[in-house]
Amino acid sequence: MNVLDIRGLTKKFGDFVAVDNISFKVGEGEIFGFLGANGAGKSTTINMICSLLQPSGGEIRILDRDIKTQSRFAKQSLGIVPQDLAIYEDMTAYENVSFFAGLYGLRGGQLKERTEEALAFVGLGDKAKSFPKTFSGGMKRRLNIACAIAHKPKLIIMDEPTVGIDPQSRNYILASVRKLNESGCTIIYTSHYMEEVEEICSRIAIVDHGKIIAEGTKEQLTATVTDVKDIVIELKTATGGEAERLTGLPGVRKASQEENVIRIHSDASVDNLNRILKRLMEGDSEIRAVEEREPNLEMVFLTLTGRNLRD
Ligand SMILES: Nc1ncnc2c1ncn2[C@@H]1O[C@H](COP(=O)(O)OP(=O)(O)OP(=O)(O)O)[C@@H](O)[C@H]1O
Repeated sequence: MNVLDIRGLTKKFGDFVAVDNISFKVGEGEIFGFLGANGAGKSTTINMICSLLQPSGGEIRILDRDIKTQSRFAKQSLGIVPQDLAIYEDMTAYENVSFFAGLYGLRGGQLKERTEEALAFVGLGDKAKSFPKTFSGGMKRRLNIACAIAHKPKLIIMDEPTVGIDPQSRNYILASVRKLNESGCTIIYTSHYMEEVEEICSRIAIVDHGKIIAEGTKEQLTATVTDVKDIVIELKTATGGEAERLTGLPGVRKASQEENVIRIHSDASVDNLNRILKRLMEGDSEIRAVEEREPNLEMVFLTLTGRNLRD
């Protein structure tokens, strides 16, 4: 059975179409990645699935029931980890989780048990009596997750849960996602970090300008980029503008630069590495390392849209 089935979903804000007639299905046990640049329409889609926003058109079914007519069932089946933290600073960690679990209908001994279980799950068992204002950003994000899982939903939606946190908390959150999945939850995970999506998702939809422009496993998606290669060149020092000097060279589709690292998106069939290096050295650049990258999701995105995910 599909845990989520979305058909022709659309959201307009005035004349602006933020989500444009998208359809996709998520099966039981999947970690489904929703990958797109800022403003692609990820949060708008998620807010409609959570009934926080009214769609302009289309249908959303959770476990084969329409969320419009079966709103109580939909609410109980869903756990949402919102992008903006939804926790109360003046309530303890325990009170926060217990409050949200109570909203989902848990009471008495079960409420206490599930609250403790959820806090332990995110590694905050010993912080039950602490207030979130004393927490690091990563701990707050973990508390946010505990609030969403205490009622044991079938489907958990995480909207960019790793934005702005330290690498250790990030790894903790990614490990929690895997553990939740192993315990039987289906997960939708949105991110604009390609590496995260590549690492944990069983299937991925790439979203751009409100549309799904590609969908499949990582292997299926990367197999579509056969005609391009990515060359990454690390310079010893950079003055800026080095990438610009490479545009126009044979085969170079796009050259971008972040500090002393240049990334060149190029036709695979053109043997242009020597010319690229020569052009850089003509400008007195000293080269530290050169690497040709295996196809990845960033290359899929760039090939389909002509832009980097984080342009
Ligand atoms: N309430 C609103 N009124 C008008 N425009 C909106 C509203 N909410 C979102 N938008 C616009 O819809 C588009 C999609 O936004 P959305 O937040 O869904 O993107 P996103 O993919 O989640 O990006 P981000 O990673 O920045 O959250 C953006 O252009 C945004 O400015």
